[in-house]
Amino acid sequence: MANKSHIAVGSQVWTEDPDVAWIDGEVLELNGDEVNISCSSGKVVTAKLTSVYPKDAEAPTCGVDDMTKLAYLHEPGVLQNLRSRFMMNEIYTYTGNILIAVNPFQRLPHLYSGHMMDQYKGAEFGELAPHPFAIADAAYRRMINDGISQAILVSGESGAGKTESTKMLMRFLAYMGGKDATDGRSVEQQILESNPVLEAFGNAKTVRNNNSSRFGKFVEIQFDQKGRISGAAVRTYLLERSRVCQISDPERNYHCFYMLCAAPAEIYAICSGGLLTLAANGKYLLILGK
Ligand SMILES: Nc1ncnc2c1ncn2[C@@H]1O[C@H](COP(=O)(O)OP(=O)(O)OP(=O)(O)O)[C@@H](O)[C@H]1O
Repeated sequence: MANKSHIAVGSQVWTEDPDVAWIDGEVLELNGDEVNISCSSGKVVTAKLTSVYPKDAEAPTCGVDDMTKLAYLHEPGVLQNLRSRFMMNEIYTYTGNILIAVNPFQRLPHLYSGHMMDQYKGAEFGELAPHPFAIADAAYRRMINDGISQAILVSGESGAGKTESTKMLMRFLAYMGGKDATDGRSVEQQILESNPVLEAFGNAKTVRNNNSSRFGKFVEIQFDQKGRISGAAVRTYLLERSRVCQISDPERNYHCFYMLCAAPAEIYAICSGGLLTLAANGKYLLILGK
């Protein structure tokens, strides 16, 4: 927490700003509960002492890769650090063993290549730049070394990047626990291939996200004694059922309906000859047949 006693005339501080959330400046005057601040935008504002936070004037301009290294762990300090890193194309930052991801809204294939997976495999946590592969690797190694199941929780608001991050985690775990080439499709391949199917039936375009997951997902990946993937289970819950019959413009229904309409005539004929049913328990059941 910020210590308000650090605030004196001449101190570098953060204060709330209606346009940019937080703005930095220098304290000109302290009047009891109020502070006059000369902001970096050129404005002079008066703010309540309780809403002013000290700024670390010596913080590196490119930010720090772990927020626990920040001198002040308050909202403007955290946001400024994430912003500085984002400007340097660093979308991931640690807070201890938590990974914070800032959605880049652009493809960054170099971040998720096979070469990156090789690098993170077995690397000490914190040795390399913050990355979902590091989180997956740490969980995998703890499971192997301690023999205890591990869980990775991915959370954030709609459009934050949970689905994309989860796919990266699953890709890395499939890479770590994958078997050598075998006949047919391996379990890890099947896990990864289940994503497009689940997304077709449970994702839709919303005002916040063109591919918003309208259901929760619990993915369980089982490993054998040798650390190889032996099985997997995907449980879905809380599907937003009302979207099937009620959508407000410009949102859309579930992707599967549009895929069906866009499908070549012969596939459409097969599907509509069969049944596309919303089962009573809220799960979709796609039955193909005549
Ligand atoms: N790491 C990333 N790299 C590139 N693009 C990303 C990344 N993370 C998210 N995005 C972009 O942001 C969009 C929204 O991300 P995503 O679907 O993962 O959000 P979400 O948190 O799962 O949202 P919801 O809760 O609505 O399902 C993606 O479709 C993708 O275009």
